[in-house]
Amino acid sequence: MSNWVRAHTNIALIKYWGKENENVIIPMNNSLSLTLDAFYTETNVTFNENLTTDELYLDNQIQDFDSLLKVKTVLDLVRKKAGIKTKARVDSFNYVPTAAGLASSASGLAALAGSASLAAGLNLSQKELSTLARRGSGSACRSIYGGFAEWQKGHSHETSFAVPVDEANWDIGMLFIIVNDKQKDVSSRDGMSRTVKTSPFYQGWLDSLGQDLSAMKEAIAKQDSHKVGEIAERNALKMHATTLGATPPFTYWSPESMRAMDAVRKLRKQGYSAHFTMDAGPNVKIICKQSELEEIKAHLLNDFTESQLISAKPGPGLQKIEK
Ligand SMILES: O=C(O)C[C@@](O)(CF)CCOP(=O)(O)OP(=O)(O)O
Repeated sequence: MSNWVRAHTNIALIKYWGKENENVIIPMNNSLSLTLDAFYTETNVTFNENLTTDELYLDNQIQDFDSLLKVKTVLDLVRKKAGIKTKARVDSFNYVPTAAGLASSASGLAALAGSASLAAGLNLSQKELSTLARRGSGSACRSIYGGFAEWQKGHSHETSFAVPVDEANWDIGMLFIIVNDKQKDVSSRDGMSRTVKTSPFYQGWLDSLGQDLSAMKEAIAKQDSHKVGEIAERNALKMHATTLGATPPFTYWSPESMRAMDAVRKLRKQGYSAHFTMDAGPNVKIICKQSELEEIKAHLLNDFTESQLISAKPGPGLQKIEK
């Protein structure tokens, strides 16, 4: 029985950066993202009476216990809903350029939620799938939907899930500048926890989010990709500022990240609608018009290699596939 599903990566334009409840992953604030076509995960789950423990194969390589923790959280919730105790085998393939160093937990955990619930014979709604994926990794709850999605924070497991905002069938795209850095980043989970607990800038970040979110939804409704980018860049800079005030302080920015951010500012001076966002890593993601993407890429080839530049368009939500 094949339960193959595909889920795509999403990039937050209004960031999730801090949990109100770490146990069931309730965020401090609503966030909003764009699901992309370029990066996705395909996953198949089978429950098997002969297994004594859950197994995760990632790109055909069996994974160790630690990488299984988020997977087990989702599988345990599915088993509880289905009233079964059977262990499962999870086969997952990440279609994310290996050099990218891009976090695939969002697409991975969303695909897991979809396939595991199918394999257990559950017929979950998109809202229930989003709630389930959230327990694997917060941002995964937004990958259930294509285009723009908003994660409504809620106040409990059942009330914290994403909703679709707009299908993004208009002139917006993203261009990734992949900055290959050796430094070990602080994981998003650890980074946001440390920031919430110790950064004096955290409250200022939180206080500014309501305005960012309503301005972002207005810009999306007007299909104004320049405004979307402007708000997203300001929001990302504020998020990253909080890490500098943490104890101990940290930053995801590398010298190469700064060079990429400068290149984006230069593009704006040349008249392009280009803004950037960044997550828990050194890569820089440009938000631009799809119609200007190739021209922007050509300009960036003066400063970066072809393999460092990956273009992406808005992508679909969770899909069942034949494999
Ligand atoms: O995606 C965003 O809104 C912003 C971030 O990417 C910025 F880094 C955080 C994603 O955090 P995630 O990996 O979902 O954390 P988990 O719930 O602890 O697993």
